[in-house]
Amino acid sequence: MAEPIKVVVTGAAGQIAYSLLYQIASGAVFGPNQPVYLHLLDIAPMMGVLEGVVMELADCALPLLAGVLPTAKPEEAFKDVVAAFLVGAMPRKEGMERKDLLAANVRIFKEQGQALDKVARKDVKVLVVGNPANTNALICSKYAPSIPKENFTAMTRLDQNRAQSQLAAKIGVPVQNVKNVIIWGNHSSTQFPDASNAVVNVGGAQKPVPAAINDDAYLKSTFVTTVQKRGAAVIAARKMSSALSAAKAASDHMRDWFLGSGDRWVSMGVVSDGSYGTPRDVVFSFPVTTANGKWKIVQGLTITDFARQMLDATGKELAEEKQEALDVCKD
Ligand SMILES: NC(=O)c1ccc[n+]([C@@H]2O[C@H](COP(=O)([O-])OP(=O)(O)OC[C@H]3O[C@@H](n4cnc5c(N)ncnc54)[C@H](O)[C@@H]3O)[C@@H](O)[C@H]2O)c1
Ligand SMILES: O=C(O)C[C@H](O)C(=O)O
Repeated sequence: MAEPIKVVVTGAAGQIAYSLLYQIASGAVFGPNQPVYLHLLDIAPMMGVLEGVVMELADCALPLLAGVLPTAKPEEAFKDVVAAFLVGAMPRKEGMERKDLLAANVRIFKEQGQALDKVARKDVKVLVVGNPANTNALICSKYAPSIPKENFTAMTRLDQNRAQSQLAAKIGVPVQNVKNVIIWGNHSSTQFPDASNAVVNVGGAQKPVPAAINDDAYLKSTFVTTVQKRGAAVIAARKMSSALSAAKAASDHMRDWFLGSGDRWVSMGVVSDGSYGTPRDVVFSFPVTTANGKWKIVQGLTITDFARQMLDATGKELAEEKQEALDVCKD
């Protein structure tokens, strides 16, 4: 058996963490032969609740769980971790956009960037889940200048999973038969879920998704808006934001980053290098492939006029969020 790796989850007493911790500790993220030592960070008033979570983790009797450190101190939580799930932040309520959380949440990511910079390994892989996830990831990276920018990512995997699931249901195939759907841009209602390069296995034959669906209007309208608004639909129904599916997506994102995405493209918010005419230095979701712990943007895709408009709109929103976040972080 390998030596345990240290992994931190922030917001560890919250609802996403409640599903995520089991997935990490049971081997679904780092593999069935990799023990994990979990660092659990939450704020001081939540330490009592967190104690209950620690009890439950013990009661799961998980062979891969080598130890647990509950703490309210970021510098203790981030010490020597190889992977950081930054979940802890306020969730939105019905009627809000995710960017309405910016002023409340972005300072958390400034402070955590500073703590990561001081005590984390320089090869730590950081996944920001707390909203607005893309801009929080950017700020976290900015305040951790000693850690490479490519180690900071934001979660759009939930959007990808939603899109894949919608397409599979429309075509009438199992969800794993659909691949290479892309989420471009912000994890917000301006994101562009793009099925134009997706492929589907129907009865053993590979087909382009647009040909299998044969309904361009659906792919440009209902499909796009359903995925863009799915988070709000879950909030309207549950009166709380998505948690089970968010935890699953966080596991998928980190697993693929560590263990590789194989022959599938996955969507990740990464610091933009300007690919596809997107603004540089915002955290923009691109299609990537991952291997040996590194991601690479899929290049050479055709951008139609429709796609150009969608990419520009979400890029513009990210540039605006970035400016707002930098202003908030000044004080
Ligand atoms: N990117 C995505 O796809 C996605 C999906 C779902 C939810 N989210 C976001 O994830 C975040 C968490 O959602 P949740 O439902 O688990 O919320 P929650 O309110 O149930 O839990 C959040 C936890 O974070 C803790 N917290 C607050 N400030 C903290 C800090 N400075 N350090 C450490 N912990 C802190 C809180 O005490 C709480 O326990 C929200 O911002 C939500 O909008 C993102
Ligand atoms: O929609 C939200 O506010 C929560 C999360 O970002 C989601 O996509 O479900």
